[in-house]
Amino acid sequence: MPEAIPVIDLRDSEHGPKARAGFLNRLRAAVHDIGFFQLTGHGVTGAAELLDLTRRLFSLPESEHAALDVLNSPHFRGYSAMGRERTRGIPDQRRQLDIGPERPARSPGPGEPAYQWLVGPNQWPAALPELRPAVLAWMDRLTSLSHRMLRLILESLETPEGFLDDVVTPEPQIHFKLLHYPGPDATAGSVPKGDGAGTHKDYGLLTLLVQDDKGGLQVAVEDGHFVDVPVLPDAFVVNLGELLEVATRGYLKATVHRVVRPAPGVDRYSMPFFYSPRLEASVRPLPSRYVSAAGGVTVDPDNPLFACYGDNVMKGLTRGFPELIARHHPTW
Ligand SMILES: O=C(O)CCC(=O)C(=O)O
Ligand SMILES: [Fe+2]
Repeated sequence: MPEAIPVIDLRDSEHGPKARAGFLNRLRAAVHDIGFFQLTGHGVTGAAELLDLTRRLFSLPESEHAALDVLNSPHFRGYSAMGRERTRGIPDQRRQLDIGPERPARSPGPGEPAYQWLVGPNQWPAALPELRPAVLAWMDRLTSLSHRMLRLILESLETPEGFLDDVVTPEPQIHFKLLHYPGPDATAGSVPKGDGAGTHKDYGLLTLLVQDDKGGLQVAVEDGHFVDVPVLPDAFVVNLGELLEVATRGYLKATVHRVVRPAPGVDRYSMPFFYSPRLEASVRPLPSRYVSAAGGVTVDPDNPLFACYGDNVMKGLTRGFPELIARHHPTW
């Protein structure tokens, strides 16, 4: 039986043609069969330090978090208290800071698509000034690694490796989250129902996740059957977003996943980085024999898949942040 979540070492892509061919075969199998793998040998350092800053961020007094409230940002940037973001209508049992590339605030003009609101400034904690430079440097490093992984995935499908370069040029859409999943309070009378993060697919191209040593991320390998993503120190958990499912007519899978809550008294921290096309870019089917033979994307009436990234992400935002939309975007 193959391991549930394959482990792939990026160094194998550089050790001569034979190792590279084996690497590409393993990569293709991972992204086709399960849509999740763990990436080792990537050479990116700094994850432990950033996780440490994440713990310190969530340990700040509540007043510091309230000053960064996402409800004050029409750009969906900032701090969400427990239950603020929803997945399929159910409040996620986690706290988070949503971050993106630092851009000036701007309101889309008449006729401009509403998804342009996603461009804008971040909200940073005054009491933790080290966070901003560390996060911005991390997002740069992970953008480069994501470019590299995307090209390798295309090569594994025998598609020209630069085929999707135009949708991530001059720059991809980046979204980064710092997450805290507190275990339920065992002394509280009733524990809110719901997962740490409800069952969902990611919207873009690739997600690179650092998780701490607590576990809890689970992937649907067959209908209704979830397996744990084991904790593998120094690895990125990599998974595919819906746009790669669209671009490969379903040959590659944006796999459903969720995060179960930690045990009472346990705190879990994680940091997903989402790499996506420009908001207004649409993906086209890849020229690949694997794609030509594929049957099509997963059809789920509750979750239509759009080829334009901005449209695809909007469906998630409108369901995920109803209070923010009521406050800043009542006409959506
Ligand atoms: O925290 C995790 O392990 C995964 C989070 C996730 O799936 C998401 O935010 O899309
Ligand atoms: Fe996710």
